[in-house]
Amino acid sequence: MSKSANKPLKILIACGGTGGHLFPGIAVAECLRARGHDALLLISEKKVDSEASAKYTHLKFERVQAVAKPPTLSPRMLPFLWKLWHAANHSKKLIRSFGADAVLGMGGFTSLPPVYAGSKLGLKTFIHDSNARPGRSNVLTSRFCTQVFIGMEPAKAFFPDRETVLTGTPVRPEIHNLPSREEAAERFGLDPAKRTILVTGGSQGAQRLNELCAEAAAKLPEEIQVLHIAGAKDYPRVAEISASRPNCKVLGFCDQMPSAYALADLVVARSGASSLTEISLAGIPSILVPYPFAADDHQTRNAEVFANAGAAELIQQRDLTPEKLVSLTSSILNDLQTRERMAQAARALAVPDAADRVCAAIEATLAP
Ligand SMILES: CC(=O)N[C@H]1[C@@H](OP(=O)(O)OP(=O)(O)OC[C@H]2O[C@@H](n3ccc(=O)[nH]c3=O)[C@H](O)[C@@H]2O)O[C@H](CO)[C@@H](O)[C@@H]1O
Repeated sequence: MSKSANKPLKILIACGGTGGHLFPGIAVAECLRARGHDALLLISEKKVDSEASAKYTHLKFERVQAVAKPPTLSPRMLPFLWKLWHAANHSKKLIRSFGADAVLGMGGFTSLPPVYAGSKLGLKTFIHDSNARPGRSNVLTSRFCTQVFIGMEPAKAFFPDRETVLTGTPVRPEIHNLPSREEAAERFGLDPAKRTILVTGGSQGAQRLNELCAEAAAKLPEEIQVLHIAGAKDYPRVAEISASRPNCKVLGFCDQMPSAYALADLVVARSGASSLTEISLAGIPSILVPYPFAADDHQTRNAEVFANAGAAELIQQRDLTPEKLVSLTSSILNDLQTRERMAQAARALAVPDAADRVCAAIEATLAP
């Protein structure tokens, strides 16, 4: 990462609520530091945020209330608006006490109050959206923004009257430096010589995908092993289903994602944008099963980008059975040419310098 020639900046980054917002925020904060700037990360009080941020002790975090929008006609709308107003006031105080030069929101309704507060205080404001179909909160927040950063090209169409910059989605530095396959296998107590399927449902796990994968794992041949990240909530249930299978390692929340990618020959995953970005950087073939209830079906739109490029097989959850999963995983794992073709297509979608692009765009906008 290059050191910036600009004066040191202080950037407030709102990135709470889910790993898909938090980790890109952390990646930008690391990159800002490397370029000589300072960052304060606003995360939510949710367990997933505390767990995921725990090891980044060198970064500055501040907790704010998570804000999630209820349906428009819901009686919970009034408390939601009250929370927004309260959060905007809290954000103004944090912006002033940190002395922020600009505010960056990484998505979700938790980003709206800080970005709004920043714009009210006359600061430059930015949002980043990593999905092919942006979140409604980001489309709303973009009204208070100087510039919109997007992770995937199709998102541009949703911000017709905003200045957009295609930056890709920032990824934590450790994902750029995967350990060796042997080291990774040792970390999980698995065999480096065996072909490995990594199952991940995103930062909060995926119940139905967990069930389908655990049942499929029991039908796979012995020479294939499974590293199954079940999510903290579903861990006990999945661990019990898979207990009798020696080739299956089940984890709750995994804080060793670089090792998980280093060992994987194939990933079976939901299609959250950060997971996809990491899979593309690591260059791994994937089977993508979009979360069927994701807002505006954005996970299908994300998965389509990968499937259309030949990097992934896209299969909807309603069409998936454990038997289909066994046949699909086996056909990819047993065909080296297909695996290499998919891996190469995945790599071609990666934007390795996404965090630098975000930082450079912020510096350029704030330059005197
Ligand atoms: C259900 C849902 O609506 N999820 C959305 C949520 O992402 P969500 O947090 O579900 O998932 P993503 O796939 O985007 O990101 C997961 C992140 O968590 C990390 N990780 C995951 C599991 C684990 O055990 N350890 C760990 O570190 C991954 O490495 C990755 O960095 O926000 C994303 C960004 O707007 C969207 O694209 C997703 O669709």
